[in-house]
Amino acid sequence: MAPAAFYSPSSPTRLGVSSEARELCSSRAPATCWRLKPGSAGAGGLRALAAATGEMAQNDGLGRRKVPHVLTVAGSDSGAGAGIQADLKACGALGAYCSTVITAVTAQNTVGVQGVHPVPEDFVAEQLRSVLSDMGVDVVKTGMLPSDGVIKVLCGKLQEFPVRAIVVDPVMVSTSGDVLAAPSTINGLRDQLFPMADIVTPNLKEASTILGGLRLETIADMYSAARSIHKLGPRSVFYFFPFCINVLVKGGHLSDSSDAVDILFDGIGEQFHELRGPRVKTRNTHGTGCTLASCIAAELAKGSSMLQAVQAAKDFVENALFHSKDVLIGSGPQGPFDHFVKIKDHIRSVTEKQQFRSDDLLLYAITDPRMNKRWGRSITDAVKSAIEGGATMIQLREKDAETRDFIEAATACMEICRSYGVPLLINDRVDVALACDADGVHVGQSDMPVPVVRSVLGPGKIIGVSCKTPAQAEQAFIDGADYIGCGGVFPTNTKANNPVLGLEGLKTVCLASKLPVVAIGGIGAGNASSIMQLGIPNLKGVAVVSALFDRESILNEAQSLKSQLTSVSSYAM
Ligand SMILES: Nc1ncnc2c1ncn2[C@@H]1O[C@H](COP(=O)(O)OP(=O)(O)O)[C@@H](O)[C@H]1O
Ligand SMILES: Cc1ncc(COP(=O)(O)O)c(N)n1
Ligand SMILES: [Mg+2]
Repeated sequence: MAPAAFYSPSSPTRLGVSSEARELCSSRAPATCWRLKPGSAGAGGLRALAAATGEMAQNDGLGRRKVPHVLTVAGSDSGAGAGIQADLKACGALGAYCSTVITAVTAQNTVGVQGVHPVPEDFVAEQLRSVLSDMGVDVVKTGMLPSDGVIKVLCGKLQEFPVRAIVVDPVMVSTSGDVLAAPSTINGLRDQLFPMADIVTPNLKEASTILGGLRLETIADMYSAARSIHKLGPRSVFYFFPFCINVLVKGGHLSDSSDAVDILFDGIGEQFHELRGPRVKTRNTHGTGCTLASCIAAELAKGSSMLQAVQAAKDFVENALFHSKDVLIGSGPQGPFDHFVKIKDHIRSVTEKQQFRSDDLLLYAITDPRMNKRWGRSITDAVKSAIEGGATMIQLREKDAETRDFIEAATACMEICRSYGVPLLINDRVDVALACDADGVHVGQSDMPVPVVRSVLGPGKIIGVSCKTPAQAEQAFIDGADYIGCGGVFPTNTKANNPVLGLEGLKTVCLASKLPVVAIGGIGAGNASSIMQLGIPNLKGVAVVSALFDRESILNEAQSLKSQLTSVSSYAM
């Protein structure tokens, strides 16, 4: 479950920020001023759309798409749980492009860090120049910055090549207790990088170090640490506006807490947000901090507000930890986790799409409420008899039913169909199909368009569409339908004012159709054979209403129709 974000009741009164100060912030270099403005002015429909689709729609007018781009400036982790490798995976999973400037190469695994090999500062500068001068970076995320010199180089390059936002994860010591940055870097971070940052994301130990060794043991301590770090904030560069930086104090290491609690202090609104989610019981937490910061950066690059970005990042980490809690990689105390669970879920849902079997169209029974009423039958009895007699597919066509009654009946029929392994489709009513988890929907030409039905139902459901012409059949194929229903082939009382196609009309549509076809309209024991005798390969069966449901014994009628159809279709083959 997604952790809820809520405003803390203990939130201190807002200090208030003068409009002059806000103005100053918003007129700051467009490069770095990306502030926490939930639902902010300027966010607009495009951002809402971007957030919904997970991508910032940026087009250069020539149809070329600008992709959200995060540059991570961090260390390589040979075990690939943290550092550059985590950043690449996190950005990839969230749909952002990630370029990499490597500040150090570490030899590390699930036991700890065995070695650190810093990259020479001038070569860090060269990597930064290469990427920033050319590649259209939106957001820079920093991780392991092993020396003061690297911080200086980075700040210089960020001034030379401004970006839209800067996310600073002040990595100092790995969770295994190994030092990743010289102690002197704390001054460089505080005095040079923090003033340029939009958000800094220290864990408990890092927050404590930044604050000169202050003990941080409770959530209340995290609140005051967030505010104190914010106050440390911009000193050298933007000293005139000390309210810009957002501080996220992460509580992953607050071991007494049954929840994983992070405290976000919004520097511009002077407001606290307590982000809380269940603590996942797992050893696989190596790289959570790097991942969180990269996710924030990716979301900012996609156009989210800071609060949205932080919340999305926390949700991502929680979900990834939960789904990889039992993964076993390495023998040490802290394993990596799987960043791609969501993507894998999606791939699975697509590849596990229940294969629609066109042979199920052979004897396709469509219910009719008036007929059931006339014969005093419940819809479930009617469906059960049809299946027992040999129906291979059921469609519930309850044009005038009240929604609640329809859902109830459909749910009961679904249970029956499932137990016999016969697919059940709902006529028209996508909402009812969703409510009863039907196998699909059959729509007419003036009902919900097939692509919309598909986007609502997902890839695993069957969609049928009524077609009378080759053009409609072609469109059904393009739209991603699974089969078409073609008719009325013969005159019928079931559907008023329905033009009759005849066998010739049916044949024309079948020959043009790239989809399997079920014939419909006035078909029964007397003429079903004539349809199958056409011998058209994609004409897979007949849909019947009165021939089954307006008869005394549904079961007997179904049996006799089925035997006619099977004898002709095996003869036709
Ligand atoms: N066991 C866990 N279950 C759920 N979330 C966690 C867990 N451990 C850490 N987190 C979350 O992961 C993110 C990184 O936090 P933390 O582990 O404190 O940082 P770091 O990796 O820098 O030490 C935070 O959002 C934190 O709440
Ligand atoms: C190269 C590199 N960068 C960052 C971390 C911090 O990750 P964690 O806090 O999860 O150990 C790490 N261990 N290695
Ligand atoms: Mg960390």
